[in-house]
Amino acid sequence: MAGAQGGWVLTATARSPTNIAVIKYWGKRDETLILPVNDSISVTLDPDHLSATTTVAVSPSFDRDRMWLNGTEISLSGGRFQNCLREIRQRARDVENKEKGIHIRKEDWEKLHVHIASYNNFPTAAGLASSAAGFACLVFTLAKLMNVSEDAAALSSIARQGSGSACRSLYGGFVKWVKGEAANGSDSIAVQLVDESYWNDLVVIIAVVSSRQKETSSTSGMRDSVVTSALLQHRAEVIVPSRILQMEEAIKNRNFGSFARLTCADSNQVINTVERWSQFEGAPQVAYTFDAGPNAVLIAPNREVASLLLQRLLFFFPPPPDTKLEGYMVGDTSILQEAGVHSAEDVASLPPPPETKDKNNVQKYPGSISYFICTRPGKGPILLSEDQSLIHPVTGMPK
Ligand SMILES: Nc1ncnc2c1ncn2[C@@H]1O[C@H](COP(=O)(O)OP(=O)(O)OP(=O)(O)O)[C@@H](O)[C@H]1O
Ligand SMILES: C[C@@](O)(CCOP(=O)(O)OP(=O)(O)O)CC(=O)O
Repeated sequence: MAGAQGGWVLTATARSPTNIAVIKYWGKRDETLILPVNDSISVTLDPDHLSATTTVAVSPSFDRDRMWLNGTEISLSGGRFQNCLREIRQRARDVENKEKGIHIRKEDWEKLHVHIASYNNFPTAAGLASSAAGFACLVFTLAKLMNVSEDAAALSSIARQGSGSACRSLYGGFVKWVKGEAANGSDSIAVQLVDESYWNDLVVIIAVVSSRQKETSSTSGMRDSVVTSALLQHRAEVIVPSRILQMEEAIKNRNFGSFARLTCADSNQVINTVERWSQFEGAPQVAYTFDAGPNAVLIAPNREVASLLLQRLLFFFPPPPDTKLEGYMVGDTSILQEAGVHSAEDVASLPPPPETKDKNNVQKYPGSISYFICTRPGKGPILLSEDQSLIHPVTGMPK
């Protein structure tokens, strides 16, 4: 391997989105390869609001693989990280950087170590799919650094081995994870249904109930339900296949009524605010869904309806007394202006929504939501420039 006396550092940096499932992945048929019992469909969220950014650096001076997540060193010894690293290394090819005088041969990659630095621009392990963005980004960035030629579908099946839902974050827009049949998982991959521009009126509002780390991980929750639930098998074999077909139709036709009914039916909790409003109007107004955590994800068909939703959410779930509106809504905050809400005083003077039965006796829940994130469907992973690297180009350590 030629290089500047072995003292060089080469980096790649990329950003990958999270996704929220509208037909859920719940239950594995293989724990190690992470193979699901059913197909699932998700919408990728705008990486400006929810994403992981990862830099992978390689240098002959590194003596072992190391990783820092949100500034703290974490262990890479777990099977999930090891599987992703091994699969990408096996596909590494020659890399030449003439400017830096670096030439890495295909076979050198087995001996070279990497430093990985990553941060999430949203809470980690709080039910906002950080593992999805994180493993998609890790695999995508490693593949770029090591000049891997595999397409997004092949990379999705490697990201899947880090965290199941991560395979869907290799694409923007609406994405299907095909469960596959092969025992080795080769056909358990993600495919893009439509890109992010196809149904771009949608507005996604996430009510973050708690940004603390959640108590039950998706992995162990899923394991418990596969063991204990006959219903889960029925869901995988009978219910999900027809829902997947109907959901694909709904997305293709941008049929929000059908999309909302299917999304809510596939989630296991009820939001009174949404239910009352939809019943009052006689048609689904917004869709809601939950992952393993308590955070509600609400999908509105357009910005007008999103503004009406926000007025209701802020009416029932106002910020605690003496708190400012800034920080209570993050992401695309322009939606507040569209909802006519400019200050905490505006929130206090919101009228009860028309569907409220007893307008003089409404229960509000100040402080029960930490904050709201307003976002929209977004694009898949992108490569970032060297000046956005999280690793110092000379020391090879996190900046
Ligand atoms: N940026 C990242 N890069 C690599 N790995 C990450 C990253 N962020 C999170 N992870 C991994 O994902 C784990 C958290 O996954 P977990 O499934 O518990 O929570 P979550 O993905 O935030 O929530 P959920 O999957 O239920 O929506 C972390 O412990 C870490 O191993
Ligand atoms: C409820 C879900 O979000 C489950 C996500 O589970 P993970 O992908 O986090 O689980 P592992 O594969 O064990 O890492 C539904 C979904 O995203 O489809």
